[in-house]
Amino acid sequence: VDLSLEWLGMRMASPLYNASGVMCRTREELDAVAGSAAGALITKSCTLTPREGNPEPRYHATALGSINSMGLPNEGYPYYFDYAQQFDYRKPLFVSVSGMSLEDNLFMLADLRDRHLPCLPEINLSCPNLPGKPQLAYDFAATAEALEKISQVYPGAFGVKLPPYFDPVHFAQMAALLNRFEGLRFVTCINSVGNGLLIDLASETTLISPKGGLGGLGGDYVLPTALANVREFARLMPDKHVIGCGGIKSGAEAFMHILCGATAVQIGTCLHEEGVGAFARIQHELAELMAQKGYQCLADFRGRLKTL
Ligand SMILES: O=C(O)c1[nH]c(=O)[nH]c(=O)c1Cl
Repeated sequence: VDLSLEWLGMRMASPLYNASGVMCRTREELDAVAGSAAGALITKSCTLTPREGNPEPRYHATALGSINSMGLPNEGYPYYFDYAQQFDYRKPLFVSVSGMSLEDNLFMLADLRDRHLPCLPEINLSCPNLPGKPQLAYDFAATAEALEKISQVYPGAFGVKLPPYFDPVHFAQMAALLNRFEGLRFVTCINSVGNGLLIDLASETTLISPKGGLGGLGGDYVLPTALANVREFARLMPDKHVIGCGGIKSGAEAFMHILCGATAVQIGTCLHEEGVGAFARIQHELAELMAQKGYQCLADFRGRLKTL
């Protein structure tokens, strides 16, 4: 069974890598992912200046997944761009960029452009955890304006991290918008399902502190929504790649994301809870499943979901 893939001029030995935000804030964490069975790695979304993030507790895992309101804690963009400068590129590296404003995003992307590095930017349009700031990608006009300006500043291939959508009209509107940008070569679906609320029954208290306990959901909670977003955007944007993210904890969910059309898949909650050993385990399970089904490679089943 062959798990390798090639896309946008990059080769990956495995379709699995980390979701931005998990196991990628420090160079030690990034090196751990780079040294694991992961096929690629991506950095924590970065801002112009370092950020502490939201008050703790700001992450909590349950049997069904996770809730987080980290608040974009990161070391500031030079830290990650310097990591990308010294990286050996034995596997692809992506840098996640999440400026607090369009100007910040343009400033960081111009810096990245001028470094002429092999890494690709994944522009985060969907952080749900900045008090008072809505997720940009739920404002279609603002997203169009941002992508116009980004395309003028950044000539290379880039991708965007999208929030989940829940209505076919929105899938169609967003795909039509994104299809206008040739430099936009991939979308990562989905970011956490924003502003959920989890409660500790015994203490009658929220599990996390920020925003009265509201946070982005990951894990089993979001698998159906993630699969729907991957399948819809893969169908509506046939010339772009869709990276699947959301609810992957075994070979089965990785297989489902690829069946929906994902080129590659990112692991968030499961990686946070299990550690980098999750990559080898999930990869083995995916290979087993493919072998059982008689598939030799990912292209044998990618995007081949059947409907009734
Ligand atoms: O709170 C966060 O740092 C965070 N948390 C998420 O679940 N998605 C994001 O894009 C970000 Cl930026």
